[in-house]
Amino acid sequence: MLINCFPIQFFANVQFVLGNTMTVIAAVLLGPWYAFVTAMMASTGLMLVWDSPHVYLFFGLEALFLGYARRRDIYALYADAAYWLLIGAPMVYLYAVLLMDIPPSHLGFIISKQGINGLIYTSLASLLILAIPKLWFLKDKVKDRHRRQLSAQLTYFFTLMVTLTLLFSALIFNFYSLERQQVMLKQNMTEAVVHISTAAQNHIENHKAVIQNTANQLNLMADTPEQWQAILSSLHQSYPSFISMLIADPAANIVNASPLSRLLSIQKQQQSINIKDREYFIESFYNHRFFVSSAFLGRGFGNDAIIAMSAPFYLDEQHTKIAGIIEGSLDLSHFSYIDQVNKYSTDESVVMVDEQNQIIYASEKLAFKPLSQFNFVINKGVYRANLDLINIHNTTSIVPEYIYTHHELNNGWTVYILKEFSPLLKLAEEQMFSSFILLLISLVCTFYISTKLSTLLTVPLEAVANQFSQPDTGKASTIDENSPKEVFSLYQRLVTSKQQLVAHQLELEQTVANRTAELEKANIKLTELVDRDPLTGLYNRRYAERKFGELLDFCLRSEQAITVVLLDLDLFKRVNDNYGHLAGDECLRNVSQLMQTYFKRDIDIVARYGGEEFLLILPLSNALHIEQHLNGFREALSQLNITSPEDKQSFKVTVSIGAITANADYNVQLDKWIKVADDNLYQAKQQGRNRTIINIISD
Ligand SMILES: Nc1nc2c(ncn2[C@@H]2O[C@H](COP(=O)(O)OP(=O)(O)OP(=O)(O)O)[C@@H](O)[C@H]2O)c(=O)[nH]1
Repeated sequence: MLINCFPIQFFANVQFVLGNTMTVIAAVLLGPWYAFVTAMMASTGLMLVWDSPHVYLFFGLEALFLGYARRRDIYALYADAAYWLLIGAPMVYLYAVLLMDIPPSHLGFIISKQGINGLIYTSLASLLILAIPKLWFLKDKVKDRHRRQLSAQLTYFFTLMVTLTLLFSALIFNFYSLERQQVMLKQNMTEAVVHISTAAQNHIENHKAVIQNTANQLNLMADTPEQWQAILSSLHQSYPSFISMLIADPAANIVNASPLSRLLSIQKQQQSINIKDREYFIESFYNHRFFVSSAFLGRGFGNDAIIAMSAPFYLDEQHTKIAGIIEGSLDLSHFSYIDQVNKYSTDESVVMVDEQNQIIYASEKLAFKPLSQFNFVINKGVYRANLDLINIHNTTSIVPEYIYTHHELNNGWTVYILKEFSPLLKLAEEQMFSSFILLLISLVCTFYISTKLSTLLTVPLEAVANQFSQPDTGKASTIDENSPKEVFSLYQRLVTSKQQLVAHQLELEQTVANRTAELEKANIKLTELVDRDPLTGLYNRRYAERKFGELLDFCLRSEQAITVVLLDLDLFKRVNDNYGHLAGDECLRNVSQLMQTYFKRDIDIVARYGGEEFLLILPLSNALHIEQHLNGFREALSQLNITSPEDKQSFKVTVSIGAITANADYNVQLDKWIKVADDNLYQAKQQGRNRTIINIISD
C-alpha cells in the first residue's frame, strides 16, 4: 500500500501502479482471496490519488478474477486481458459515464489507459514470478493441475516480454513525445500571448499618444471651433479605431465631433449634448490630466463597447485658461485585428479583460458578450498535464476545456490565450491506440514465432521420446540429422545409455538366475536339514509327525493298513559305557543305514525318534508279512558288526521292536498309534529284549 501511495505518473493520469503488481503476484502464487486482500490494500493508495472508492470494486474484482483464473490454470496475462475486455472496460465505461460526467469522446482514452495499465502490471508481475525463483516457495498454495505444453509456456513468456517491452517503450515514447509537445505548445502560447499583449498595448499607447498630441496641437494652433472640427475630422480619418471623437467646451457641451454627421443629427433633435457627468470630462477638465477610462458601453454617440481617452487643451500657453477637452472613444471590437494576426491555430481563442475582469474582447467562437465578466475555473481534475487547464463554459466539469496562458498589460488589462484541450487528448488517445495496434500485431507475430520455435525443439524431442518408448526393433535411428545439436547429442547419449542398460540388464538377469538356482538348492538343503536328524541323516520326529497326516489320508482313500513301529536299541548305555560315545554314535549311524536298506519304499518313513529310539511309519502294510519283515531287520541287525571308530573294536547290538498294524481309520492321531507301539516295545523289553511284539488290529 505504501508503494502504491506513490504512483509513477505518466501523461494524463496514466498511472503505473506497483501495488497492483503485488496483487497479481498474490493471485498467481496464493490464490484469489490473498489477492483480494492485497488489492484492497493497494487500492487504498490509489484511492488517495483518485479520490474514488470505486477503485476497490475495479481492483478487488480483478484480483478475484485473476485468482480464480489461476486455479483453472489460465495464465495471468491472458486472464487479465480477458478481464479488461469483458468486465473492466464495460465497468470503467459505466463508471465514467454515470459517475464522472466524462464526455463520450474521452472514454476511449480512459478505458484503453486502464487496459494498458492492467496489461503492464500483469506482465510485470508474471515476469517477476518467473525471474525470482524464491517466490516459488509460495506456489504450493496454488498447484498446477496440468502440465503445460512447451509451446504454451514459450508463447506466454514471449507474450509477456513483448507486451511489457512494447507497452513500456510505447508509453515512455508517448510520454516524452507528449511532454515535448506540451513544452512546445506552452512556448508557442506564451509567445503568442506576449505578442498579442504587446500589439494591444501598442494599439492603446498609439491612440493615447494621438489624443495627447491632438490636445497639444489644439493648444498651439486652433482657437476656433471650426478649426477644432477640421483637426478632429482629419485625425479621425487617420485613426479609424476611434469609433468617435469629440471636443467639449468648458460648459461640457459637445461642440465638435467626428463623424460630424452624428453630432448634427443629434443636435437636430436635442439642441446640444452635455457630458459634464462623464468621468472622462471630469478627470480631464477639472483635474487637468490625461485620462483613459475603463471599458464601458457608450451612450449618446452609440452604445458600442469603448474606452474613452481624454485630455484637456488650453487657450493660453501657461495652461491657466482651459478651452475644453478632446476625447476619443476607442472601439474595443477593433482588437479583433490583433486576434486575426494570431490565426495560426484554429483551436486557439483570445480573451482580453480589463482590470475589473470585464471582457474587452473575446474571439467570436467563445460567444462572450463584450463587458461581461470573464469567469473561469482552473481545472485540477483527473487529467494531469504540464499545462494550465481551465473551464469557462462548464465550470463544474472534471474534464478541462482549455489549456490557457495569460499576460498582464501595463494598464492592468490581461490577455488570455485559450487552446482547446480535446485535440491534445485526442493525440494522446491516437498514440495509445497505435500502441495497441502495434501490440496486437506483435502478439500475432509472437504467437507465430513461439509456435515455430517450440516446434523446433519439441518435434525432435518427441521423436527421441518415441524412439525410446517403442520396443527395440534393432532398426537404425529415425532422428533427423538436422535436429538441433543438443537434441541429437541427447539422442546419442540415450542410445549409449540404453545399450549399456540392456547389457547390464542381461548380466543382471543371468546373475539373478544363478543366484536363484543356488538359493533354491540351499533352500532344499535347509528344508532337508530342518527335517533331518544330523547324526544319522534320518528324518526327525517332527517330520514324521507332520507326514503322518498325509500318509493317513492316502491310506484312508485306498483303505490300506498302516504300521507304526517303535524300535529301541537294547542296552545301548553299555555300548557308550564300554566303547565310548563315538562308538555309540557310529552304532546309531550303522543301525540307521541298515534300517534304510530294510525299509526302502519311497513311501516309508524312517525317523530317529530320540536317543537310541527309532520310529517307522510304513503305509500300505501287509499285515501278514509285516511282523516277519520286522524280525528280518531285527535279525539282520543282530548280525551286524559295528566297529568302534576309536579303538576299532567290533561289537553287535540288538533291538526291541513294538509295533501296531491297523487300518488307516484306526485313529487320526499318531500318539494313539505310538502309545500301542510303545506298550508293545515295553513288553518286548520286559520279555528279555531282541524281540518284536506287534498288534495287528483288524476291523
Ligand atoms: N552315543 C550316543 N549315545 C546316546 C545317544 N542318544 C542316547 N544315547 C545313550 O543311550 C543310552 C540309553 O540308555 P537307557 O535309556 O538306559 O537304555 P538302554 O541302556 O538302551 O537299556 P534298554 O533300553 O533298557 O535296553 C543312554 O546312555 C544315552 O546316553 C546318541 O546319540 N549317541
